[in-house]
Amino acid sequence: MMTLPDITTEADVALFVARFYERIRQDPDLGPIFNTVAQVDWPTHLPNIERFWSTMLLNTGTYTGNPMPVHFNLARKTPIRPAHFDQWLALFRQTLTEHFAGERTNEALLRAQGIATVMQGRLAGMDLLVEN
Ligand code: HEM
Repeated sequence: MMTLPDITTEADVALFVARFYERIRQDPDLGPIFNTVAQVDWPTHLPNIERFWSTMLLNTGTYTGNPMPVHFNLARKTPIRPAHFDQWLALFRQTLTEHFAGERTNEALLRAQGIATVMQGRLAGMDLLVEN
């Protein structure tokens, strides 16, 4: 049986971020939110997300933004549903567990889950989370 490595370097983060957003942009429901609604500039977005996850998992302190208002603004432009979060998390889990396993990999999954829960709670509190 092959043992997968844990996430240990910024190169590992860059790898899962690249693979994750390849899936996101091809997803029939999430892809258009990124490409059409937000018109994400991928060459800018990917390094920013790498800094976010490096800061979460490797304590690099390179991410200084705040993802919450970004998603509140997004939800004012297009309906965001719990199902979008479920799909986001499913793709995140698939990507991570395909390449990595271990303590930090589990931490990444827990952090993503936790942030998604907080984000949905705050969107719901502002009446910005549309029912499935
Ligand atoms: C329904 C689920 C989600 C959708 C549709 C979504 C969509 C987006 C989009 C479109 C952007 C880019 C906005 C822009 O550049 O104009 C963005 C940024 C970002 N997202 Fe999400 N997102 C989701 C969930 C999450 C979750 C669960 C996390 C964290 C675990 C997350 C972390 C981030 C971060 C860190 C940024 C960059 C914020 C910044 O510094 O500008 N997203 N998201």
